[in-house]
Amino acid sequence: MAQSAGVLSTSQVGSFDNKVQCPVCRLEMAAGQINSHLDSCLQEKPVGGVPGKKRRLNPNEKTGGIEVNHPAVNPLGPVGSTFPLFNKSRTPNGPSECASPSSRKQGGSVFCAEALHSQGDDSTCLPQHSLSPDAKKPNNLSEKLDGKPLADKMRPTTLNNYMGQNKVLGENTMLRNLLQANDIPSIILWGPPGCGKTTLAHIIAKNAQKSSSRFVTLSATSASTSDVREFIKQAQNEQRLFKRKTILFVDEIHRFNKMQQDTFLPHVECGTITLIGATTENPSFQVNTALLSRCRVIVLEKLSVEAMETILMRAVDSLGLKVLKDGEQLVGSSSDVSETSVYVEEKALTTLAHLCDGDARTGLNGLQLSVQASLAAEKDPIKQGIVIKEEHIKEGLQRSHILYDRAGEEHYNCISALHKSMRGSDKNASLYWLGRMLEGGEDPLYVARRLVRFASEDIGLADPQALTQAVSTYQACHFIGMPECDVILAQCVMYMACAPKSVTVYSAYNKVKNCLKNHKGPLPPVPLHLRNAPTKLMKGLGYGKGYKYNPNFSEPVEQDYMPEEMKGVTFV
Ligand SMILES: Nc1ncnc2c1ncn2[C@@H]1O[C@H](COP(=O)(O)OP(=O)(O)OP(=O)(O)O)[C@@H](O)[C@H]1O
Repeated sequence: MAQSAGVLSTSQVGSFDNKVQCPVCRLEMAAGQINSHLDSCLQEKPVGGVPGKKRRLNPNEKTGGIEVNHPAVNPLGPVGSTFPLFNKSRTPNGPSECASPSSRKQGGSVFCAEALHSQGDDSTCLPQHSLSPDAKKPNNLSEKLDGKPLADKMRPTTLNNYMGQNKVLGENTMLRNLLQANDIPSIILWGPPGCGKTTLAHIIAKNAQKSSSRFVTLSATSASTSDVREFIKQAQNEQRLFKRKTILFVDEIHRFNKMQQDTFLPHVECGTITLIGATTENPSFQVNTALLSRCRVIVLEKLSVEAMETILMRAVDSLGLKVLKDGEQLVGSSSDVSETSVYVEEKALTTLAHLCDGDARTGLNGLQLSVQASLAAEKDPIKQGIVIKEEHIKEGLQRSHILYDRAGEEHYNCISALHKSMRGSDKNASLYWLGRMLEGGEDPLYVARRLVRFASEDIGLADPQALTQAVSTYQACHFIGMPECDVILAQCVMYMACAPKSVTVYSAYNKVKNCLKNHKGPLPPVPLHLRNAPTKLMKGLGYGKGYKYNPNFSEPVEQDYMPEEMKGVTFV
């Protein structure tokens, strides 16, 4: 008898004595009954409304919870998208949200069941005014700029358009080879915002479709522990029933608490799920050591100016803008300038590539904003054409282009650079790092506290005045606040950089700490002669007996101050 779409082979369901769970209604039953049950179950629960009509799930939606990408080769055809996990309804939120009966909200997380469409490159996330050749072509620039942010529209879905990151993705690198072989291990992608972590995960998702793996995304900001458990159950079912691997992408994995991270452990270990985590935070502090040891950490860097220029040029081409080379002038009149003649100065693009500090999202969205602002400002674009200049770009990126994460990695990197520059007596570098922190929005009192520490740790007795300077700086910053206190901090930083250095006290005290830490057995008692004897009883017990009060002696006093067993030990 021919098998129907929903039928599993005996080898798929295992022995007839085993209990299996129906992937559609979740009823437990003997393995021998699953095939006939599936047939009827499928008929009772048709998939997501209109048969054969695939609705797009926007892979960039960060609405939280779980998103599922079912490969086209789902052995159960549409069954995959009717898993109970995915088939409760939620209120439609608009055209780009998962709003069909096959999506649901649970415990603050949104579960979407629709398959990701599998179109050609760069079309994955272009639901409305797509720049994709397949989609309905928007006919003018404002339409192209409408809808989703340009950065999302431009998200590459193949490695060919994935720029930079050559250290980890260049020719013959381990990751590229694994990607090409479709053999992805569990990885943590660590890098600054907008460097391409999510994009890389989407490229892996696309590859997963080819190998019929299931790709699921989970947002660490909104998924609860029970969501994670439910997800794992699904992954186990997929593995058990269909021998299908699940690749799980967890954005901002550092936001998962320890318990949630622990929940993944055994399943990553045994291969039920391949985990791809993305984080902007140093995983050594933010990801469980146990989980970390089961994943490879891939460090992505800020995109280089060259990579940014290529990314911007690709966007310029997609939008149909024309580039005005340096020195080139737009000599236009109504006759040679058409409706679509929007020009962007090459210099403006270069400036943008520099200003966005390796963050492609900032770069692309900055370009979008500048174009939109120029279009809106131009009263008669048909007549004159529009030129996007450097100043438009700068205006578009109005906020401080210094991307500084006060709570995260960059905060520690910069303070460390400042401390080391002062230690190395490099005035210029010290001021530079101070500027990076303050202009990026760092709390001046935090910097001042670090200067107090520096005054003692690195200058110490070589110039005891440094400590006074640092404490005064702290107080002055406290009185005055930003922005006026910047110069106070700069003055103190210069003082510290120029001061003579000595770590005698610092290293001596470290030796004391080590000595105490490594001491075996009970700590030696304080010698009786060094003890105070405020009461008769204590005096009677010998407290203070034999103590030589130094001011009473004109000659040097011979007296032991260390405990008996520590005699002769020195730290300085
Ligand atoms: N390496 C790259 N090549 C081409 N485009 C890129 C690259 N990296 C990022 N982009 C573009 O920048 C946008 C944002 O990138 P992405 O979402 O991958 O950043 P991210 O590292 O995940 O950032 P975040 O940590 O803020 O989530 C993408 O939609 C894409 O258009």
